[in-house]
Amino acid sequence: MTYIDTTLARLAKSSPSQSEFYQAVQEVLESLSPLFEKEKHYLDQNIIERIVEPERQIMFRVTWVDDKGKINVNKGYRIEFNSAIGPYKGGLRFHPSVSASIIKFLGFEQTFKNALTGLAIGGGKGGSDFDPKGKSDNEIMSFCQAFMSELYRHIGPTIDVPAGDIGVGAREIGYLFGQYKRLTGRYEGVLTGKRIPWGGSLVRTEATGYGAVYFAQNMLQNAGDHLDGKICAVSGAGNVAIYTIEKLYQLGATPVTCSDSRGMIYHKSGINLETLKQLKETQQAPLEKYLDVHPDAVYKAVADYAAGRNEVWSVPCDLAFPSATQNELNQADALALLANGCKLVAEGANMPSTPEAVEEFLKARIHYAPGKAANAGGVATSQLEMAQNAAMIQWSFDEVDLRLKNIMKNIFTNAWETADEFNQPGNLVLGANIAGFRKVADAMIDQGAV
Ligand SMILES: NC(=O)C1=CN([C@@H]2O[C@H](COP(=O)(O)OP(=O)(O)OC[C@H]3O[C@@H](n4cnc5c(N)ncnc54)[C@H](OP(=O)(O)O)[C@@H]3O)[C@@H](O)[C@H]2O)C=CC1
Ligand SMILES: O=C(O)CCC(=O)C(=O)O
Repeated sequence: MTYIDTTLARLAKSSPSQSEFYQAVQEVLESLSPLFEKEKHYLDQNIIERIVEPERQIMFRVTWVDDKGKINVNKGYRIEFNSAIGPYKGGLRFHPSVSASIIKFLGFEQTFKNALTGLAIGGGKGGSDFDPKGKSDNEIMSFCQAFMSELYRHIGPTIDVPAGDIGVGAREIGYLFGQYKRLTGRYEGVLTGKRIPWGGSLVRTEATGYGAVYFAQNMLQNAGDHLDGKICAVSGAGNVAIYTIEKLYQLGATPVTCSDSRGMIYHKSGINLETLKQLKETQQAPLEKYLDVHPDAVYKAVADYAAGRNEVWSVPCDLAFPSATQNELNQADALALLANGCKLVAEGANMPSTPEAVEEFLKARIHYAPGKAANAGGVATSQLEMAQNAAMIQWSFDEVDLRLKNIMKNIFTNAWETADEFNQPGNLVLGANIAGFRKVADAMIDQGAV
C-alpha cells in the first residue's frame, strides 16, 4: 500500500462516509509524490498524518424560532483545520447540503489556499445545513444570532476569523457580528466581509471574482495571450460569478453564461450584468426571470446540477470559470469544453471539477487553475480587511485592488515556478499543492510535535 492508500484507509475508518473530504485529500496527496521523493523529511516528521487531521472540530446545535413561532433545529460546524501559519481563516456556508464532509474538504483546501496568498492566515471553515432560501429577514437574523450564540466562544481576531461563503453575504455577517458584539462587548475584527461603514474593506465583495480573472489574465499573459475578445462561460449567479462577469467585461472579454441551482442562461451577445445583479443581489429571484427582460437569451432548466448535468459547459467558449459549487463539472463536461475550443479553466468555486475532469484538462495541456490558486483573492482580501481593522484604518478601493492584483500575480508565479522545479511545466495543480503544502508543513516542523 502507498502512503496515499494508507492515509485514505485510515480516514475512511476514523471519519466514515466523507466522500468530498477523501476526494480533496487524495487530489492533494497524489500531486505531492514528487516532493516526498525529493525531500524525505516530511515523511519522517509524519506530516501527512498530521496535516489531514483538523486541529479541532466543533459541532453544535442551533436552535432558532421561525416567524410562525415554531422552534427549529439545525446543525452548526466550525472546523479549525490548521493554525501553523496564522489564525484559522475561512468562510461559513449556509446550505442544506452542508455536512461534516463538505466543511472538512473546504477547511483542508483553505489551509493550502491561505498559504499560497503569502499572508499569515491558517485554514478553517464552518457553516450549517440551514437553508436560507424562502426565509424572511427576521428568520435569517434569528438563525444567525442562534448560530453565533455558540460560535462566539471559539473565535476572535487572533484566534479564528470567519467570513462568508455560499448563502452567507454581508447581511448575514452583519447579524453575526451584532450578536458577537452583544455577547462579548468587543468591537473587533472577528469577522470579514463586513459592510464598509462598520469595518469592512473596499473590494472584499468583488475580490474572489476579480481575483479569478486576474489569475486568468496572468496565465494568458505568460503565454503571450490576453483576455480581450475572449468568449467566456461562467457558472453560478452568486457573489463569485457576478464579480467574475464584471471584471471580464472590464478587461474586454464577453461572458455569455451564468447559472443557478435551477438552470442556466445563455446570452450569446453577453450576459446583462445589471439585470443579473438586480435579480440575484436585490430580488433573490430565479434566473428564469432574466428572460422577462431579455427574451433573446436562452434558458435551460437542470434536473441535477451538482451531479454534473450542467448545461453551461456545452456552450462554445474560449475560457471557462466554474463559480457555483463542488463537483459541478464532470468528465463529460470537460470533454465538451475541450471539443468546443476552450483553452483555459480558472476555478472560482472550491473543487468544482471532478478528478476525472481535472485529468482531462491536464491531459489536453490547456491552462488550468485549481480553485485554491484561482479563487484565493477572496480570502486574501479578507486578510487585508483584518489588517485594516487591527490598525483602525481604511485603504482606498485602488489601494486594495492593487494589492489584490499583486497577490494573484505572486500566486501564479509561485505555482508556475514550483511546477517547473518538479519538471512538470504548466501543471498548476502540482505547483499550487506543493507550494501551499511546503509553507504549512515547514511551519509545522519548526513548531515541533504539537
Ligand atoms: N464568496 C467568496 O468570497 C468565495 C467563494 N468561494 C466559492 O465559490 C463558490 C460560490 O460561492 P458564492 O458565489 O460566494 O456563493 P453564493 O451563495 O453567492 O452563490 C452560489 C451560487 O451557486 C449556486 N449553487 C450553490 N450551491 C449549489 C448546489 N449545491 N447546487 C446547485 N447550485 C448551487 C447558487 O444557486 P442558487 O442561487 O439557486 O442557490 C448560486 O448561484 C463556492 O464554491 C464557494 O465556496 C471561494 C472563495 C471565496
Ligand atoms: O474570506 C474568507 O475568509 C474565506 C473565503 C472562503 O471561504 C474561501 O476562500 O473559500
